[in-house]
Order: sequence, then structure tokens, then C-alpha cells
Amino acid sequence: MFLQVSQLDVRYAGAPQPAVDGVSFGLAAGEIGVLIGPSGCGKTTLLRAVAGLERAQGGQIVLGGETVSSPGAHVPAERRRIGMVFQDYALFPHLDVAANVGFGIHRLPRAERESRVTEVLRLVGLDGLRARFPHELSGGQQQRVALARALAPQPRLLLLDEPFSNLDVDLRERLAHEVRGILKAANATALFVTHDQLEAFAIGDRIGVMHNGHLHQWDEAYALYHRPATRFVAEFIGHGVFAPAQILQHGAEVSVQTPLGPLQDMEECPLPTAYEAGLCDVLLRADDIVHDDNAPVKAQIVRKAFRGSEFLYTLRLASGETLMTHVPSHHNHAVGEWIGIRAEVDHVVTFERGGTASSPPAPGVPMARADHAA
Ligand SMILES: Nc1ncnc2c1ncn2[C@@H]1O[C@H](COP(=O)(O)OP(=O)(O)OP(=O)(O)O)[C@@H](O)[C@H]1O
Repeated sequence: MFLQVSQLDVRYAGAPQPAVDGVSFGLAAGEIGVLIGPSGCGKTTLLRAVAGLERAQGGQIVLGGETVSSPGAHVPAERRRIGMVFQDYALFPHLDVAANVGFGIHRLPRAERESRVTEVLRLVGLDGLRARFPHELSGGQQQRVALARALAPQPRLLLLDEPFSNLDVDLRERLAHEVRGILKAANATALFVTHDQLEAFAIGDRIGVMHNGHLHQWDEAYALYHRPATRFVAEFIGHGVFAPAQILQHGAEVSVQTPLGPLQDMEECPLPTAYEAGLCDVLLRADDIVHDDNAPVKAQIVRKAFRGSEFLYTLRLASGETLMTHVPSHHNHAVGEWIGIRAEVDHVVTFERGGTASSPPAPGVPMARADHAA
């Protein structure tokens, strides 16, 4: 791995808990990693420790084969050859775009510097704006200048701390895709921090979910969504709820009883022996719940959020359970209305009832194999 973080601990003086607690992950050269998690979970501290701006108390950071942090050694930030982009752009207001971008490479001979500035400005699509001053640029353009400035010295690693959080939502998603393209074109290895899942999914090859200083999962977006490693990841990624359920086996047949009735056509499901009496909590995501006028189960709409092509409805069953569902936005129902719903769950993800944030799910068994086994 080009960047290897192993068992890293970072503790602020006087704090009762470490801000980063036993974190390990690796990033291959040219890969983009993203750290997400709720406020205070330790993402910025982890990024700052990789940069060399915070000293780690335990564990190791190896970058390009060089140990930059270990119990006996701390390579200072300026000697790590790491570039950083912050949310506030931090451009110099009195310098034009070209001078801002050339700032970190002023030691290069003039011609070489000029050609590198031109090269990175072209890469970020701002070659025509090199004589403008920061106040003459939009927020998105300023952030691309900041990115060009960070790329100019050819850092070994680029760290980006919430780089889009000052931009409006539409621009954020567009810029996230653009920045991914720019980093890939530059063959840069990068680590991002964000609290926005859509941004993380748009940018990251690998995404790490943090909670209370721990890295719960470091994985591809698809795996985070469909194979969450812990109850916290299951709850944090996507819109979902946990519903009480019971896994039952009758001969070769495994069924999962939920407040929505039994789940059907499952590809994968844990066996009832995973829990006492098969009693567990099942993850039901908004896209597992399908609105169907003919379904026997009805739920009342308690809240609705318009999301362009679809609504996110929060629903309540007559039994009191809360659920969420995505419904195409031409199905415009009123709050208070009762609508038919059914569950369509391929991979059944279950947890110990009332388990903790770090509880793992019970392993799923392919249903065909369960048939054979019985
Ligand atoms: N300089 C500091 N001194 C003491 N404690 C700190 C310091 N910086 C952060 N902390 C604490 O360390 C923990 C992790 O903070 P950190 O800023 O890394 O979280 P974060 O996930 O980046 O949060 P946010 O999304 O709000 O920026 C928090 O409990 C925070 O209060």
C-alpha cells in the first residue's frame, strides 16, 4: 500500500477518550479514499495526523515506503511532501490565479514554474483565468485554484478537508465528480474528509466510516451499503431503520417475520440459530420498501421530503413501527394518508436485538445452499 496507517492512536491532552483509536487502513497509489462520519468522530484529527500536524501516540503511518510516524519518530509536516486543500480555499487575495498556483513551487526555475502552472491550470480547466484575482472567481473556481495550487509541487499525497462544504448543494455534487476526474488524470493519491455521503460515493474508491474515534469499515461504497460491517455503518449509510424480526426455519425453508409480514425471495439470509429463538433486528432501507397499492400492509405517511425525482416518505405502521421508503415523485401522497407497502429485500442484514454501535451483523447464508443443507 502506498499509504498504510496501522493501529493509529491520537489523543488530545486532557481528553478522556482518544480522538483516533486504533485506526488501520491502506490506500494504493492513485486511489482516492474518503473518511466520513458524524461530527466529532475523529476524521479531521486522523487527516491532520497523516499530514503531520498532529502527533500520534501509538501506531504507524507509512507513506511511499517511508515511516513518517511511529512511537519513536515523527517526520514534520513540511518534510512529508503532502498537499492540503481546506474548505476555506485559503487563496492569497492579493495574488492572481497563476501566482497563487505557483506559490508552492517558487524555487523552480522560472520557465519550469510557468510550464507547471500552465499544466495544472489546464488540468483543472482554468487556463483562461490565470490573470484573475480570487475575488473575481466563483466559489467552485476558487476551489479548483486551491486544488491546482496543491497539485503543483507534485505531492506524494493530497489531503482534502471538507473541500466543498462552502459551496451550494448542486455545485458540490458536480464539483465532486470533476475533482475525481482531475485527481485521476493527475494520477494523484488522495484522502478526503467529508460528512456528506453522496459526495463520498461520488469521489471515493474506498470509503471509511468513523464513529467515536474508531474506523468501523474501510470499503467500497457498494459494500458499505449492502454489507455493512457494524450496526452503526448500517444505520449511518443510506436511509434505513431497524425493525424487530424473527428468523424461522421450517424444514428447508427459512423465513423472516417482520412487522411488514414475512420477507420473500431472499438471496441471502442468516439462519435462526444466529440468535436466541431467531429474534433479531432487521435492517430495512428506504429502497427495500416498495409502494404498492395492492399490498395488504398499509402504512401512514408521517413525513415527506421532496428529492427531485422521488419522495422520501417516513411511514408508520398500525403496529407503531417506523419505516422509510423512496417513491417516484409522481406518487404525490399527503401526510396522514395510508398507502400500501411491501418489502423487497435480497440480502437480509440482521443484528442482535438492541445491540451496540459496533455489533457485527450475523453472517448471511445463500438461500439455495440453505435448501441443500436441510
Ligand atoms: N485541538 C483539540 N484539542 C482537544 N480536543 C480536540 C481538538 N480537536 C478536536 N478535538 C476533539 O477530538 C474529537 C475528534 O474531533 P475531530 O475534529 O477530529 O472530528 P471530526 O470528525 O472531524 O468532526 P467535524 O465533522 O465536526 O469536523 C472531538 O471530540 C473533538 O472535540
